[in-house]
Amino acid sequence: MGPEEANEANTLGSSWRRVVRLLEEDDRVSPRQRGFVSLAQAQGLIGSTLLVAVPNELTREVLQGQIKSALDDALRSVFSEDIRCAIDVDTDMIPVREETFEAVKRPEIREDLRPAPTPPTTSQEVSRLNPKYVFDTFVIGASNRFAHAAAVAVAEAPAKAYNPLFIYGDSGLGKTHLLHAIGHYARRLYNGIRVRYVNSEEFTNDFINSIRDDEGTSFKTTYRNVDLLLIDDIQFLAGRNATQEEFFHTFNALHNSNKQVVITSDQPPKMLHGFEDRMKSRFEWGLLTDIQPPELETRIAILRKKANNDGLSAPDDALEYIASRISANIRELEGALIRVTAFASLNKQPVDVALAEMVLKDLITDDSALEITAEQILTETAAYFKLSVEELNSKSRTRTLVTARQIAMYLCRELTDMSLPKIGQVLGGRDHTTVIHADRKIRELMAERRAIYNQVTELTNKIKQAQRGL
Ligand SMILES: Nc1ncnc2c1ncn2[C@@H]1O[C@H](COP(=O)(O)OP(=O)(O)OP(=O)(O)O)[C@@H](O)[C@H]1O
Repeated sequence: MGPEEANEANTLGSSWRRVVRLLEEDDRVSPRQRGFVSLAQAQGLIGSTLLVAVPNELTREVLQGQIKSALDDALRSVFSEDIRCAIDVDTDMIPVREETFEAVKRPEIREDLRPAPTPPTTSQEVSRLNPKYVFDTFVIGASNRFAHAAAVAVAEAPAKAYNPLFIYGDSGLGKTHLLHAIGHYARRLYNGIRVRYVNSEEFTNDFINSIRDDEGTSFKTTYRNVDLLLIDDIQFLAGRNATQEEFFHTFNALHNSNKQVVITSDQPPKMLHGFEDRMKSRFEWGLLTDIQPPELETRIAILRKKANNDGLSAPDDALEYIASRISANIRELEGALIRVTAFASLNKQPVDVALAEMVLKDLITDDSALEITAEQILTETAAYFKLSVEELNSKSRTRTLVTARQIAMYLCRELTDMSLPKIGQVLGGRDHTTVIHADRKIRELMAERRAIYNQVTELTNKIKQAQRGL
């Protein structure tokens, strides 16, 4: 920045601070709204238009809607002319400084969200939320902008903004990521908020187990004493009438007591089969938002962020190449990046376009129409390692079996939309943490041991070929 620009920036900064001070003294602006004002930053003045960046849609709504006239007056008084405010949502501003959270956070927003009388089982709840799935690591593009904004709004003002929030879209497009991010962000904003994340299979299992053990009492306690219920992949409740009935009551109980519910699904409510109409209509009470497959630019940005976060080094043109080859599913996009960087590491070579081309050539990537199932993965994996499916699912821990089982888990993660508990369940009733461990282990081994890398690649292609009936 040259001295003149620095000067300009300083002047703008101090003018904006005066605007903020005026708003702080203005009776028309509530303490809660002042919190939002403090999140905004002036970026530049072009003619009589002031560019202002804010971290989310909710802040924009407050500035442009709720306090517009107070803001216009403050701008006029500081700049001595009518200034138009152009507000841009820049999510890279999240997370904001801690003291700003203090300013934004309740009691004005939700006075009733106080720490639970007995502290929640924090460690268990935290472990249920994947630490990687936060707003910070979520890349925003046209395909998911609205869903992201709604998710931020719900985390900031649970049961105030939209209730329920219903997010739908195809597999691997970031619904689970957003759900976890809501949980994390709400926990940062509201000390002691009781958040429960669950996918609908776990919900079903909890319900069945509690009926068996104590006639449903523990289930009610678990699911009704929460402030924020995040329920993933609701479509799996299709046709399960008793569980649906229970969900219906849980939903009503939470909604009536002003608690937030967020639901994800692969279909919009109207298209959900095997659900009663009263249930579908409730899903539409709040806000419906979809997530579409990301455009090329967003796919590149996702890969770039992923590479940065995981310390993988890959130049932009190689990332662009990978993003151009895989378009339908972000989980597969990430899988391709892992394979390319693993191959480079095995060969002690830097990643470049030629290498990415070679690795992806070995991998059948034109598979948007393929619906791979866990059964196929288990059958092919067992055959590949000359084992039986029973052995794969058994408790035996010989070296070959452990590796084969971990590869099967890794491939279930990459090639299907199954949840972690479900993968654990089909592989001999194992815990979801075992699946997380296997996934991490195979990623590491692929970068360290050529044999493992080759096995995973060959097996993936065999599974895809078998699926296509080749
Ligand atoms: N916009 C995004 N920015 C960064 N990463 C993303 C984004 N969208 C998805 N991902 C990543 O892609 C992977 C798949 O996303 P996720 O599991 O949330 O999909 P999903 O829509 O819930 O799929 P499913 O319906 O199969 O459960 C995750 O690792 C997630 O972090």
